[in-house]
Amino acid sequence: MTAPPTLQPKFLPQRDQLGVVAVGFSGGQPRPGTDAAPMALIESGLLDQVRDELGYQVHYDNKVHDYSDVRPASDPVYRNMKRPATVSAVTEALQKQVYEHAKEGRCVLTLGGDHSIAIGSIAGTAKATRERLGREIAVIWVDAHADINTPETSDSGNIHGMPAAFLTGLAREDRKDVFGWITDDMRINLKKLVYIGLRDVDRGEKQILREHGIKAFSMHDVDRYGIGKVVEMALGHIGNDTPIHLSFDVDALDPMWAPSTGTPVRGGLTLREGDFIAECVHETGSLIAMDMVEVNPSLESQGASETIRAGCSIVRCALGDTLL
Ligand SMILES: NC(=[NH2+])NCCC[C@H](N)C(=O)O
Ligand SMILES: [Mn+2]
Ligand SMILES: [Mn+2]
Repeated sequence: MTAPPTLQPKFLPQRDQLGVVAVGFSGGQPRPGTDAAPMALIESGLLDQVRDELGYQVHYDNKVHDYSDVRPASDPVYRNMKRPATVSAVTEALQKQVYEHAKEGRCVLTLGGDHSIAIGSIAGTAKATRERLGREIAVIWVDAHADINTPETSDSGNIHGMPAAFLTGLAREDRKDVFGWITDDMRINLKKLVYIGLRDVDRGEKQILREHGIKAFSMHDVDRYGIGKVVEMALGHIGNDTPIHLSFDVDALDPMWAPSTGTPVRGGLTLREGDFIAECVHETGSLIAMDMVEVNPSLESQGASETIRAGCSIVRCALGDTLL
């Protein structure tokens, strides 16, 4: 029998309430399969554990949303972006769902889906937190990639490589059906964005990170300082009185632990290092939302269950699971 975990005291009036949004969407990148991840994570028992072992009241509508009702019939490449109107419509709908949970003071868990969905989840928490607390959120982005390409710097045109650019306002677009719905109250401050785990950053992205002084801890930093010090520095950067949205791309983990993902990069975090980041974020008491993205159960038949287990483990740690 484990002691009950401390549940988010600082910014959430409803401390043990968890809103869950399952997003079956893979249109931010070319490989099918990530749309099946939320079901796989849930079927492996994630929400039952969060309810029964961690003591949350889970608000989940029992649906994996593919938002087929809002998707456009045709969606040509625009400004180098692939499926721009589809990703825009899906993330706009997700933004509204996450916002509804967050404004009730619930912690919000978004299960993706590819990382483009963070446009919706983070926009939703940023807006709700401004309204509820008059505060900007910080985002801890754990990933092998920076996902901060603008449509112009992206080589691939895949929008899952661009969410941080749209969320910070580095990328903007007037067309309402192509992210023009993102208003200032949904955006995040470049100074409150911090990366951990980077090791595959495009040339244009490196320039963006440097030019704007964005705080980033690469795998080099993890090797040099150790994960303990890196997390301490990352949390120090955002300050200890800031609501945190944790956006966790499973490809931050080494493919040894999470092979079933669309853009694996060797030389990543161990599962324990990933769990540790999540545990430390929980300990701050400032976690208000989390994304788990880029799990793709169809890519590696043997590795799929490992990757799902890793994703579940990280979510549980962020929500307060402890080793003892
Ligand atoms: N969420 C991810 N796995 N992103 C990978 C992005 C890869 C590359 N930087 C791109 O822009 O296409
Ligand atoms: Mn990634
Ligand atoms: Mn990513």
